[in-house]
Amino acid sequence: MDGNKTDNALVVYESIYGNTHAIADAIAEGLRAASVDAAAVPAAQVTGDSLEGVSLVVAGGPTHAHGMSRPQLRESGAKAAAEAGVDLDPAAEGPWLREWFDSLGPGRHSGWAASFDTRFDMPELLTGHASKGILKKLERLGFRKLAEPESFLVTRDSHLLPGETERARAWGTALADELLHSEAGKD
Ligand SMILES: Cc1cc2nc3c(=O)[nH]c(=O)nc-3n(C[C@H](O)[C@H](O)[C@H](O)COP(=O)(O)O)c2cc1C
Repeated sequence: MDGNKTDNALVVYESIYGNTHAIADAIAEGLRAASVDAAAVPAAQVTGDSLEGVSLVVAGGPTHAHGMSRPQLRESGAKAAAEAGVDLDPAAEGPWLREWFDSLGPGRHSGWAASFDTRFDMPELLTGHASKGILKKLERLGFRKLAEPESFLVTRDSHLLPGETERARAWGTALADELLHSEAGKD
């Protein structure tokens, strides 16, 4: 189903190793496939003003210590990557989602929201998830929940499982469909 021509979406992400970045790109692709004008942008590049008039904000980050990343955990993640000779994602420079949310101030926005994370492929009880905390932050800014938080899974050595980018693309398209129905239901 095609999205409304006026619908637009921003997929905001943070990423150290690149997994969340790849998922964010795939979600934006899925949204565009359903005619929603969508881009994936690191949190560091998104100002509060650029969220004005956006129909849907999708925000996502890696799960760190069972929840949203914190500066100390990022630093240890970046250090481990450097020691392993792994290139950092360009978004790893920050500022990251937690600081980004704090910089926006509460209750200013009125569009729809969805959230996602990447996490280990293990029972959720053991891994935790960042996406639920991210959605709460979006709701505190005034956004309304469009869909349940979603997780995309990585191996223990932090590679996306086969098929996860395709699943992210399909999730993006499903969000576009949901957006169309929700916008129609508003009138
Ligand atoms: C410091 C640190 C803590 C982590 N803690 C968790 C965790 O509690 N649960 C989990 O499922 N994954 C955890 N992970 C794995 C990351 O969520 C996973 O590798 C993610 O895909 C990384 O995303 P990125 O490539 O966008 O940085 C942790 C990774 C790091 C570096």
